[in-house]
Amino acid sequence: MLRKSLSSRQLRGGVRGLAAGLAGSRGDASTSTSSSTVVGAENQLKTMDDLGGPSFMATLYWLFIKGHFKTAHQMQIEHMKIYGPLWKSKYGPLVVVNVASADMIEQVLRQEGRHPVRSDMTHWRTYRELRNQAHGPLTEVGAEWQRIRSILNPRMLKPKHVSSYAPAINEVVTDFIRRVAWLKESGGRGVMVHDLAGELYKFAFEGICSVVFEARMGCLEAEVPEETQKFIFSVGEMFRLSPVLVLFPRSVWPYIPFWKHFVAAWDHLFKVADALVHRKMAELQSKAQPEQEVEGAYLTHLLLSERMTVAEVLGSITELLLAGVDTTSNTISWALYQLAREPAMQEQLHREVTRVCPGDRVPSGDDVAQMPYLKAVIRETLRMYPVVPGNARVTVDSEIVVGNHLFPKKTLFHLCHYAVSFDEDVFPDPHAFLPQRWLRGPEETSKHPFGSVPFGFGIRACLGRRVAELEMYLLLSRLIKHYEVRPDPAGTPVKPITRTLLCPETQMQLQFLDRSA
Ligand code: HEM
Repeated sequence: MLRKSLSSRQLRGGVRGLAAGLAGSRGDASTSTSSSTVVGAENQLKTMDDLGGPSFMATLYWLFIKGHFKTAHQMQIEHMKIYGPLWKSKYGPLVVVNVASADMIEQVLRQEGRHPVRSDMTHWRTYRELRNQAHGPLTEVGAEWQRIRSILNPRMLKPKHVSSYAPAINEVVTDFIRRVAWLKESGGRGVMVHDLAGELYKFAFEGICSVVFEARMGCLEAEVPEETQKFIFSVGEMFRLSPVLVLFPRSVWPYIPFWKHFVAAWDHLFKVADALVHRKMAELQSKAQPEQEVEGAYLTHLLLSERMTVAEVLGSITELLLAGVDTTSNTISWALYQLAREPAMQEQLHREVTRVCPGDRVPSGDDVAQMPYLKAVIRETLRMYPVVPGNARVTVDSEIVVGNHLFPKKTLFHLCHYAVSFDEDVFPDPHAFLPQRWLRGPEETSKHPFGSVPFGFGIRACLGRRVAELEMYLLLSRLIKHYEVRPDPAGTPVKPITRTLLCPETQMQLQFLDRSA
């Protein structure tokens, strides 16, 4: 189909994509294009109808007969082999355009408008409408989303604020190290920690609560409070049911049991967050002084600044807890799992940590900034195990050009980050865990900036990135300083599965050997 009028931004994106698509290689952001090339390129633009891809029945076959429901990340790679880097899939009423090339992911992300939308999140939003709850940064859209982010961003993303959370996180790390010792002694014959991912989940929950609420939740004590256990269960249920619900049209949700379980899970998540917000409000009221400075934990700041209503604070805090636990804990689990299999890397990391923090010194935010190998280990973990293996984007504002296709407004894209992370043209030897890929130096190879974007890109990128990194750096550096980590000699390899996020399929158990012993 021939398009007559495209904006210059679309044409730039489109021509770059065309050049990259036709040459089968990386585009160059600085490529300038003459108008005759533009007209030539414009003539070649295809539409969504021209895209190949599986039908709804074929998708169901792939998901439920071939078993890719749990390995949707792997399905990205399989489909890419069949259809190339751009194809469309049908999920019930949804048509999704899959994008599995670093160039084309860049094109989609660079053409996003002022208010990017990940997906319409109908199932999450419907719950909020049902219960009259406010939206948070994950579910809000448009100018309202921008307003919320402008309030939430500074204390989550500005380095000086984020570093100030290090002491609180370090307290949680100290408790986790103590818990590892207790777990080994109480049920691990002196060495083994069973269900490491579950334990790290408790760490991450405790960690994010200590940052956001300046409160401890007791997750790392011998008896985890019942409410917290139920919260953990509800998060799991909500993520398990989300991809099932989207297979059904919204009109049938009230009649299916999945929806009732989904609502019950959200009810519990909001209940826990509500209790935390009200506890903090009571605390603030008891010591409130007029004209006092806005200081304290994240929630204190949000409540005292009065830029959001209490309902809005609740909506945002719930979504922060939700987004900030599995993501961080799964990443640390995979990092430890890989390091346990790579003693030389573990030793290199141990040397770095003891050099920067000799003796009993506990690392600060500034110290971890001096540990490039630590950062490289986490970075490589996020490449091999992108906890968000596929990320959605809807084009709201305008039509966009990707590759040699023109897509209408409201096209739902699925950015296949997992497939691109294993593209050997982007990352040579992609199945090898190689932290050195991310170290600066003479051997550094150039990498496509959109080959691995684990925290997303642009103004809608992860809100908790800096806090998550700080948590992961502090925990990993201190664990490796304290323990030598080894695989379970009787264990089998643990594979990733997709439960909205990339998670370990089976329980992970590792040996933790005390270095001082
Ligand atoms: C290893 C840890 C984490 C990873 C890999 C991760 C990754 C991501 C990704 C890929 C997105 C989507 C970005 C996009 O669409 O461009 C996202 C969004 C988000 N993340 Fe994270 N995240 C992590 C930890 C956290 C933490 C600790 C928090 C909370 C403190 C958090 C809060 C959020 C929120 C609220 C959003 C939605 C932002 C919006 O739509 O405006 N994340 N994250």
